[in-house]
Parts: sequence; structure tokens; C-alpha cells
Amino acid sequence: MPPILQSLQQATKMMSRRKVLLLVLACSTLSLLIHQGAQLSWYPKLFPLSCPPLRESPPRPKHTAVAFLKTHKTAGTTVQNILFRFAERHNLTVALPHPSCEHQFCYPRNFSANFVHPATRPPHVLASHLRFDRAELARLMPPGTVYVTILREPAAMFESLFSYYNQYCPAFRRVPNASLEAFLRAPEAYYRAGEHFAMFAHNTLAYDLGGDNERSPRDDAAYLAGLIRQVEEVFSLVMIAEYFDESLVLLRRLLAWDLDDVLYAKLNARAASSRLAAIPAALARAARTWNALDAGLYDHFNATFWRRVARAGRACVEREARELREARERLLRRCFGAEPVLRPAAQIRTKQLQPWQPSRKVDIMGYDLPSGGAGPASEACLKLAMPEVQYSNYLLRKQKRRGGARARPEPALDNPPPRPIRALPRVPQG
Ligand SMILES: Nc1ncnc2c1ncn2[C@@H]1O[C@H](COP(=O)(O)OS(=O)(=O)O)[C@@H](OP(=O)(O)O)[C@H]1O
Repeated sequence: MPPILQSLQQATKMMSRRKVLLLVLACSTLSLLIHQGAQLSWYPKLFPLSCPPLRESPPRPKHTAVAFLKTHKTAGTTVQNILFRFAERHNLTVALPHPSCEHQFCYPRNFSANFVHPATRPPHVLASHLRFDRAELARLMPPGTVYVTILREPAAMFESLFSYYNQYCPAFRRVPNASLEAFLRAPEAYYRAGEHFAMFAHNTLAYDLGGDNERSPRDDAAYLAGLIRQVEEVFSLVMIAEYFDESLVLLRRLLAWDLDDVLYAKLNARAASSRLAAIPAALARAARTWNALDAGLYDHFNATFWRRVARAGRACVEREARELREARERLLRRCFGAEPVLRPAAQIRTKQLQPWQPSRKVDIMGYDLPSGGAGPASEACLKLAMPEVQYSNYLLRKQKRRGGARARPEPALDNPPPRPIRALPRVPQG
């Protein structure tokens, strides 16, 4: 036996059984603390990898001035729904588009504060689609507004855009058999910069962020770097759709909200039959090459996201994300029955919960309330699963009533935009 083991054996013999037991107990407690991140006040100082306690003392007040840039096909509707419900619970004003902008702030035009319905000004919260314009948002939002947004892996996002906007975007309509592969094999054959809704077919993230979606980082690396810098200057948090729960943990910490404030139901998801089960690697590469600006933005902010998670303490963020998932599952069961399922619009009886369907070829799923649902709990459940169009209309009506704007006719916009995509749910069959 090596000498070191011999001396260890001797030392052990010298200790009483009780001391050994105490040592084992102390080691296990220490290991448990490291893995579970127990919320003891001395814990963060002792283990710098952990995160600050859940309950801050003295508690920071919840931050209520929030502008969420709702980028396209990035889980933005789910985030918007969280913000709408938070605003309602805390009696906050939500900026909503003028009716001639439909439920978007006249996208794809650059945002203007004039697109905001007067009955929804001055707002605390803004969360509807728009093309980012820093100065115009600063004109509208109160000082101290926290700006947040969300990005999604560009190949997955492009597959979603291609399917969702297939009937609206001319670049996609030209492609034979609505084949994503055919488009990505020769995008230039179908794409015309500057035509209607072209931004849904090329670097949509960059466009939504107010950038020039026709720039190529291959020819102009400085442009991407500049766009990243501008985003970093304004946005306090860039969430990542693939890590949605972790993103919400960072969001609720940034805003000093409770975990309950960020519970959600997944909204605007396509049915499995309307999506590619997996994007082949070659197709994903082609999607990233075509959307190189978006790929550069995503790669950068995905990296900064994980640096942020590390700063908050990865174990802590994961633990909170787990708590969030558990609380969310309990809430979904309470609202939508023992086995809550996403259903196609045709199977949703509650009209307010039928999601808008972009075409006959794409099914967007939603939840339904169990029959006979009534009372205040079901009101909260209704809002939890309410699609964007219905929730925006509901909030506008409510805020107009609150502002006493009922009797007045809608003010006209000076320069009304072309009508955006029709925002009506497809009539359910049967
Ligand atoms: N929580 C959560 N986590 C991950 N992904 C989610 C989540 N909620 C929604 N989604 C997916 O986001 C897609 C819809 O995005 P948006 O709501 O931003 O679309 S829209 O631009 O408002 O039409 C849509 O993607 P596809 O199904 O691939 O189309 C949703 O499935």
C-alpha cells in the first residue's frame, strides 16, 4: 500500500466513528448546497458561481416601463402575452397600434410614435410588431424604459417564415411546390429586394432591428459589427428562443418580477404536420448563408446570452428555469385540464382562443378552455392562451373605455399604410 494511504488509514482509525459520521455529513451538505444553490444569505459570497438570492432585501420594486421588440417567428407572441397579462394585473397602459396599422405598428414601415393609438398613450409597456426606430420609441416611451428583444436560430426561423408567409411574400410564392429547398438552392432566382414583404425572405431579424437587410457581412463585416453595437447600446436583454425558459429567468431578474409573472402558454406554434420535423444540415447551412446578417446577429447574442447566464450563476438559472417549468405545467393543468393539449383552430370552441391561420396549408395551434369554465380563474386562463389579434383588440377596447374615448371617432392617420396581412382567424370547420 502506498505510504500516503497507510497514513490515511492510521488517521482514520484514530478518529472515533462519530467524527467520521460528522465529516461525511458535512461533506454531503456542502455538496448539496453547491448543486441545489440553497438560498442562504452567505451562499453567494462563498460560492461565486452561484446566483444572488431569489428574494432581494430590500426588494427592488417591479420595473414597469418595458419595450419589447417583437421580432418575427421568434416566440415573440408568447413573450407579448406575458407582458400584456403583466400590464393588466398591474393596471399599466399598453401602447397599441392605430386600427389602420392592424395589430402591428404599420410594419414594415419604420416605427413612428404617430402609429400609436392616442387612447394608449403615454404607455408603460409596448410589445407589438414594429420595425425598430430608436428615436421614435424614445419619443413615446417613458424615461428609464427597459428595452428587450428575442432572437431565434436563423435556419429554424427561416423555415417558420417560409411556411407562415408562403402565400404573402412574393419571393416565396414564386417557388415551385412551395419548396424551401428549391428557394435556398437559388434564392436570387425568386427574391426581389424592395418588393412587398421582401423582408420576410431575407434577414428578417436585421430588418426588424432597424438594420439594412440587404447588406452582406461577407462584403461588409463592419456593417454587422455596427448593427450589433447599436443593439447592445439600446437593449438590456436579448433573449434566445431556443432557451426560452432561461431567457425568462434573466428577464424576470432584470425587471425584478416574480417567477409567477413570467408563466406562459406556448402561443402561435405550427402543428407538427405544418413544419419540417428536422432541418437537414445542408438546408440549415444554406439558410444561414442566405441570411448571413441574421446568422451573425444570432451567433453574437447567443454567446453574450450564455456569458450573462454564467454571470447570474448557471446552476441558479437552471434551477429557476426548472421551477418555472414546474409552475407552468401546474398552471396549464389548472386552466386546460389534466392533459393540456395544443389543438388546431378547428377544434377550439372558444372563439377568443382561435389563432389566426395564415393559409389552408399551415395549422397554427392553440388551447381551449374545458367546457363550462367560468369565473375569475377562467378569465386568467382565457388571457393566458389568448392569441395576439384578440388580445390586442380586447386591450384597445378596454383602454379606450378607461380613457373615455368611446364617443370620439377614430382619429385618422396622416399617411395611412397599405393594408397589412388580414388578421382574421380561419373559420373552424365542423
Ligand atoms: N415558448 C416557446 N419556446 C420556443 N418556441 C416558441 C415558444 N412559443 C412559441 N414558439 C415558436 O415561435 C414561433 C412563433 O413565433 P412568433 O410568435 O414570434 O410569430 S409571429 O411573428 O408573431 O407570427 C413558432 O415557431 P414555429 O412553430 O416553428 O412556426 C412557435 O412554435
